[in-house]
Amino acid sequence: MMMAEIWSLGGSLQIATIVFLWKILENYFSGHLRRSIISYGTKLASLVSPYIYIKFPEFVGDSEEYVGVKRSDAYAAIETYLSGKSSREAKYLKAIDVKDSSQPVQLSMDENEGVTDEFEGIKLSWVAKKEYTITQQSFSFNPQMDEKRYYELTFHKSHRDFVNGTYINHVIQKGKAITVSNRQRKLYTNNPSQSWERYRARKWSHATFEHPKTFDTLAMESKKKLEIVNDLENFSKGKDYHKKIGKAWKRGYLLYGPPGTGKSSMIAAMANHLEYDIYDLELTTVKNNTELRKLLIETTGKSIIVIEDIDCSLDLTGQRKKEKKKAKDEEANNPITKMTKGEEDSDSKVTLSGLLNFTDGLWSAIGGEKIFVFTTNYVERLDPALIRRGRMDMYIELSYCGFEAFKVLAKNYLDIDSHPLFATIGHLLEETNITPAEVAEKLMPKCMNEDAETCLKKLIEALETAKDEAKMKAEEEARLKVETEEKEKQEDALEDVKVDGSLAKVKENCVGVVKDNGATA
Ligand SMILES: Nc1ncnc2c1ncn2[C@@H]1O[C@H](COP(=O)(O)OP(=O)(O)OP(=O)(O)O)[C@@H](O)[C@H]1O
Ligand SMILES: [Mg+2]
Repeated sequence: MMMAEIWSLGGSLQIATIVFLWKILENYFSGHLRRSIISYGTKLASLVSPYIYIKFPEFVGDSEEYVGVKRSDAYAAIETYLSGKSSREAKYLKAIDVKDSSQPVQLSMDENEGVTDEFEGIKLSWVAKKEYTITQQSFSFNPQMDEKRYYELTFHKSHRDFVNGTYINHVIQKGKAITVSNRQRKLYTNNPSQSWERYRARKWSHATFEHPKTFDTLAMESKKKLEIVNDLENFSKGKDYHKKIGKAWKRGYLLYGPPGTGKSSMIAAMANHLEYDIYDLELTTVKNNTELRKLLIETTGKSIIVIEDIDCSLDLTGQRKKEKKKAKDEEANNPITKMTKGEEDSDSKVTLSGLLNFTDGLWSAIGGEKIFVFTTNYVERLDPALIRRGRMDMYIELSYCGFEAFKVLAKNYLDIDSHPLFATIGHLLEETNITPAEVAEKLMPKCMNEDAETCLKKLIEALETAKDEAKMKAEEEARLKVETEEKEKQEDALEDVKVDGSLAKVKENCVGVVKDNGATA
């Protein structure tokens, strides 16, 4: 019994020793020796093979810009570029979630699948691969295997320069462009600076930008619309042009006109046309010029930076400055306000020059192409420095609804291109100032049984009312004008009488003096 136990223990020890030695050999072979064999094998193969292989790893290591590992931009762009081909050619595919994309998933080829690409007559092959490395360096019975994915590009060595110089650039640019066109666009708004310091609080908050307005549904003169669309397109394609002339790749538009004429709608149409994000900058929450610059630094390229109602946002206009100065002077002379003065200056410190630096200075050129849009209802109130030529590249007036604009709205809301009532509406629009917003409101059917004709009649009614009101207003203004002129005339006459009376008195006195003098004499 005793012998049997010793024998059995010896047997177990022998087995353990064999397993131990086997593991050492396995580690050794899977590590150094295997790597050496592969390395020499590859070198040998490259001597005879006419092909070149380039590896694009999924993750890249530490660099000055970031700590840890980061998913390679090139890998992501290649994945997107190959996605279309993969879904057509590969048999084994994987569906991956893409952040901020309008597509629910992106299909890409699974490991060891390959596709061929042809560019400018040259054939190239792409294979999705995965390699395993042992991350645990010390000896272990359970070495940790690390998976590393990469794309391998294979091509004939005669195309080396072409691939390095042109093809890879093409793939990455195209991949990025597809990502941009698939991405969900964002509408940003700036957070008040008090919350910037909070954990993970960002300077800008965003929501998905989903405004449906396009230039097709924007009611305005077609010639003007075309001019704006062409200007936007030339700008978005103008990278090389701006570089050539040494101008920052940015453009400024000032949209002005009465409320409800489509200024905000135009900004949405611009963003949709160019597929840009929107940064809606609320200037009143920005404390000073430094904060303004920080906000600008955090904006990305392909974006429209909007400041709405610029005349109200800040004390930027000459006129308002004067008004404020007058108010301040009055305040300074008031003994009660004099006492509280100096407690707290609630004025915003964002100045006109700060804003001009924001749109014009060195900082405005960072991060790619940008469009600045200012809107105002009162263009005449703005400081000339803000609207001088060159600062704003285009001045766009959004005005009252004309016949052409009405036709766009009728198409949008009622789906009609013509109607016998159009002629009456055309005449009335010439005689009345009505905004596109008011027209749109009348054309929107309020219930199911309201047809196009009912809506057009409602509009005619509104136009006639507006015309009558305008007539009455004009008559009232004319009456007031006449009254004021009459009053002024009467006052002048009274003044003349007074002056004449005084003169007569003076004359009388003078005659008296002469008479007296004469008498004395
Ligand atoms: N030119 C237009 N074309 C199409 N729709 C318009 C136009 N102008 C106004 N509208 C409609 O009227 C509404 C108000 O328009 P919008 O907000 O663009 O005017 P706004 O000029 O920005 O006004 P505000 O000066 O008050 O900001 C929108 O719902 C829009 O659909
Ligand atoms: Mg608006």
